[in-house]
Amino acid sequence: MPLDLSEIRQQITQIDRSLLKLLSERHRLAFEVARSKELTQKPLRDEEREQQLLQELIAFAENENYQLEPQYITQIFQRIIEDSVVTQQVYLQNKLNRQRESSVHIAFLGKRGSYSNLASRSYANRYSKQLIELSCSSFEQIFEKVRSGEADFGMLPLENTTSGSINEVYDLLQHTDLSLVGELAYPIKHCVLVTEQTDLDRIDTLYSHPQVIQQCSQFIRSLDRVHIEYCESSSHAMQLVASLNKPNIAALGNEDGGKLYGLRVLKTDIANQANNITRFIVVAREPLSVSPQISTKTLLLMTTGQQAGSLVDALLVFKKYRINMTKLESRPIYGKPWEEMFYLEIEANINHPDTKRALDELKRYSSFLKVLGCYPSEIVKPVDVK
Ligand SMILES: C=C(O[C@@H]1C=C(C(=O)O)C=C[C@H]1O)C(=O)O
Repeated sequence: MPLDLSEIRQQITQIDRSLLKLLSERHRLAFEVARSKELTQKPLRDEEREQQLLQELIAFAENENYQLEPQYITQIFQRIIEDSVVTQQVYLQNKLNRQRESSVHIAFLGKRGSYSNLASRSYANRYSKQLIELSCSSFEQIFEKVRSGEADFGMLPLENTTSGSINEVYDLLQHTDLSLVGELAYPIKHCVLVTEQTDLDRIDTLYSHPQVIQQCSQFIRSLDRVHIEYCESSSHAMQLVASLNKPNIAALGNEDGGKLYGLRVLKTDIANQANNITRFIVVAREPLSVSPQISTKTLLLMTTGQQAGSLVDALLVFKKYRINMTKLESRPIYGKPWEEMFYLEIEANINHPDTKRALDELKRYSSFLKVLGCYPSEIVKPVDVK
């Protein structure tokens, strides 16, 4: 006789609680590790140790005949290590840039539940600050709120894995005196959100933003006779669906955003493409000091001479100093037809002597050079198991 389902579930709940307790103990140890590295000044990330750890865990599970796939072990521990790395980074950064306030004002695009709002929540949470939300209707307004001091930070989407760069934000960065102080990757996961007990067959009207509708076109086509209502944003759609409260209507949007409006999920993962991620940048009035122990990125703005090979000459400087470039983007310059402004993101700390030397040399090949900001690289690239 198999065990009764509720008994099995009780056992599972007990195991899950034990797992949580162990995860919390490991999380606490990350602070100890950070304090130790603070004294020894060791780099925070140790990819060799991470690789060894994953290899040993896979071998251990195999020896003990745990029946767990190596890929499963790798995925779970990559996520655990990511938490440990980010926890240590935040610890070191908080020590370096002491801020007494327990809350932060963040300006973002859209209303409650927009992806920019959810990213702002995640950023405040990461630094254990209470979030005071400043909802904005344009990117310009976000820049303005930070410049005037009304907001401590502005949250801006810079690129998306499906739709690419957000040009409007790049163009606004050309003229700002604000500094980039952070980055954040937020997964875009669209769901069908409803107010009451209903099922997919009863839904005849979908509310959302045109971009979301487009990103979920394959799923929508699979539904019979469904009417689309376009909204200003997916948060407007969620708010509307919540207030209309009918079994035949649904909003397409994010699960966490939906919760803020009391909506529940009827179906998840409805986007045409999985792995849809938006990278946000965080801007502030003052530049940030970044600990030399953590992985750091710097965003530069540059124009080169108009002669052949001038961009190549400039980029060779990074090769010479072994500085990795993570992004190169070009945008037209307003009022100067056919001239280009280059955005270069490099893996470097502006206070490192090599970076200073590289930037000095770069000046020789550029007609204009500006550091937009230096910030902790908070997107932790997982190591692979060899
Ligand atoms: C915890 C440490 O810091 C980082 C996180 C690791 C982990 O969570 O296992 C391993 C190596 C480091 O990249 C450590 O150095 O041991």
